Amino acid sequence: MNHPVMSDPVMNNQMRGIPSPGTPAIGQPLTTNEQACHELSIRVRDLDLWYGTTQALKGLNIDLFQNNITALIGPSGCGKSTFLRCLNRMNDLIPSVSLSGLVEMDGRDVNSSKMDEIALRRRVGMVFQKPNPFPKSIYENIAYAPRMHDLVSRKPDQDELVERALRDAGLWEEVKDKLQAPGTSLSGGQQQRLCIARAIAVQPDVILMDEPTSALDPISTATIEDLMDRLKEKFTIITVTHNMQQAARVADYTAFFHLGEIIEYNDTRVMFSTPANKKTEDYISGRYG
Ligand SMILES: Nc1ncnc2c1ncn2[C@@H]1O[C@H](COP(=O)(O)OP(=O)(O)OP(=O)(O)O)[C@@H](O)[C@H]1O
Repeated sequence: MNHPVMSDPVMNNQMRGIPSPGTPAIGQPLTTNEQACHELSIRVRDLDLWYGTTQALKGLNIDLFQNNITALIGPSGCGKSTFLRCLNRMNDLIPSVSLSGLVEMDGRDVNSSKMDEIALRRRVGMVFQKPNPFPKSIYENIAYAPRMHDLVSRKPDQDELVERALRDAGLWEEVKDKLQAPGTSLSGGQQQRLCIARAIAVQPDVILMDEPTSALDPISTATIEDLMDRLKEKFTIITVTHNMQQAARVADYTAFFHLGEIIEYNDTRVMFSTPANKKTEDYISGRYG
């Protein structure tokens, strides 16, 4: 069951090309502005996860940085979605799951019994592959969760929050005259932006995206990619994608998963131009997966 991990995970990471916080990721000195963008958000150490007796994640060590987009890539079944769900404890909902190791957000162990799961999921929002608006109005899709979390109560505050979230998600101009229409009446791309607006309305720190554009046409995909690029100014984004061009376009960092392990993690430009591992090279060049 045990996966061998080196005694010093950071050293282990460096050997795999995994950048450490505050250190230049690609062998070039970072500017002051770049360093400001490389604050640690999530720290994962020696993470193992099992579904029953089947191990799905093996000795994962990774640092995820604030206000960056990190793409998780790798062949089907390699553990990307499982890993994503470790970051907001969505795996708790699956009875067969057991795990060991550390997932730390802003220095706090997310699996600690002291961690309030509801509060954690407010701080770590999630957007799924298939847009899944609530069967409610566009307005209520946004306002519902902030009300539940007591972030707003007065109607004018709700109105302001709804407008801000829809503006941030690039949807306001398209829906401002029909806020009471059902969320499900929007196009697929608009529904996905509504789901993003819903996620950001509770002011999370991190947004997890599980193949957010795989159900969308190329124009809606480009709109979401542009949106991700703007959203990273406010949020840390971790996204799963099977689309190598998308990872290359949007992600600051990319982690390549294979059979439950992180094989390589690096600055996206470096990984796509000079992958350190043959498996990474084969995968990103489309030779398998
Ligand atoms: N609820 C579950 N119960 C049992 N095994 C599961 C469950 N969910 C995932 N697995 C298994 O865990 C492994 C990792 O699955 P996961 O969905 O995380 O991979 P993935 O890389 O996201 O795949 P894909 O790219 O196809 O979405 C696979 O072998 C999968 O069959």
